[in-house]
Amino acid sequence: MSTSSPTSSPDSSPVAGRRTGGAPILLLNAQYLPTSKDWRTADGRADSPFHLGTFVREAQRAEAAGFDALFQADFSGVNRAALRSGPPLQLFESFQAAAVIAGATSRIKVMPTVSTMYAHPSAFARSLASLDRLSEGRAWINVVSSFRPGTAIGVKREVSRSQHHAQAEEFLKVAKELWASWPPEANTPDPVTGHYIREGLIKDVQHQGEFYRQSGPIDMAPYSAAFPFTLQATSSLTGVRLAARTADGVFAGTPTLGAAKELRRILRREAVAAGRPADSVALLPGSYIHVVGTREEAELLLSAERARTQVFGGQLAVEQLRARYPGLRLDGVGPADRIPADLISEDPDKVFEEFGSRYLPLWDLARTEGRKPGRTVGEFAAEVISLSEHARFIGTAEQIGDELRRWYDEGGVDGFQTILGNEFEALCERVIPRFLGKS
Ligand SMILES: Cc1cc2nc3c(=O)[nH]c(=O)nc-3n(C[C@H](O)[C@H](O)[C@H](O)COP(=O)(O)O)c2cc1C
Repeated sequence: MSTSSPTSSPDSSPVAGRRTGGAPILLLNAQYLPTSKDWRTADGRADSPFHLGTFVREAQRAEAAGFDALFQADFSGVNRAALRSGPPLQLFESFQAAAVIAGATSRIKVMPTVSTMYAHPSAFARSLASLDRLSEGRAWINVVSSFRPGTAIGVKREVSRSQHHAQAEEFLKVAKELWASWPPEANTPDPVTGHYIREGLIKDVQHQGEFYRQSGPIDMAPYSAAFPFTLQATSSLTGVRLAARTADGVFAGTPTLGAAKELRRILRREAVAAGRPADSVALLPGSYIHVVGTREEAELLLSAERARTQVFGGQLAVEQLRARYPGLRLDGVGPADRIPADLISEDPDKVFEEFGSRYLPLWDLARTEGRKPGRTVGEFAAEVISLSEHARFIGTAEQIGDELRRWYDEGGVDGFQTILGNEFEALCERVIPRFLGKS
């Protein structure tokens, strides 16, 4: 392999690269998880999730289907409750798995996850630079600030939740400066002078910040001039503002199209406020895909779900609604009552600012379902409780492909992060080609 790498250009941002002739961004990121195939079946068990070959094969499948990236979430500490019901979600350290997958594919981007709470920017920058070089410029990165406390992984001094965005911003600043400290031009061997590396082009990074101190350059040459496509997982206004300043994409949970449209509008507004083009940051909501064989099967599943929801729509649902969403105005209201007019603000900006994106689907349902004549609080509660964190698409491959397309065409999303769900094969071989208009 040569030491050289592509040089920087104004259009080298990964999002710009995805746009053709001014067309909108379209990004499709896939996640393959052990739970993507039902391990209770012999077929599912045969695909042992502990086997890297399973992931490699699915990455090749995703690449052939036209996915842009294969991403791998990562969590700090162990979720014991999840371990009691199925295979662990984490089987490989995500950078190592990404490197092996990169070696078995040729086009798809590989996207591991880094926690800005528990990683260090210089160690992170060298891992990412190494992955970028191993994959010849196919490293992308998913940035999280972690759900679980760091004590689970041995961190003594915890950064408070209120500071985690500030820490993430400084973390990315240092990592990006390190990335730029070793430009591709430095990797031009010159037999005349006898210098393999133009050491003088490698600049020291001097950083004294609130969370990190750095002196000196990155210790490994990145392959690409531009810092890799950066996805940030967030649900809050502070997080969206951070992404608008520092990221290329946002991974969020928006289970309804109305909620996705509002979050995308806010993200675009924040990008402009940060001095960037509105479409410089893509909204990629999580989506669970459940493919069934026929339209009748899909209708049966959906009506069984509706029936379950209606049975459930009593006091229990209202109590759960109160517990999960304490910001709703539900004082003195019972399941048979009409939905209060002041249940939630009618202004989605206010809702997002105060409560984050978790409440946007409630705002959406309150203004659509909640306005239907005779609707009760119990019915509304059951409907909200049955939503997942991420959008769920149930149907035949064609129905799902068309519905994903509708979300995209109506301006709710710039693409998807497909997560969990069964039938990865059907997703890759039938849903995505339909979505992309290839079948
Ligand atoms: C859609 C989504 C996906 C996330 N994925 C992860 C993950 O894989 N690992 C992790 O440790 N934290 C994950 N997080 C947690 C976030 O990184 C962050 O710590 C949390 O959302 C709180 O920040 P916020 O106020 O900006 O939402 C995720 C959050 C969201 C909203």
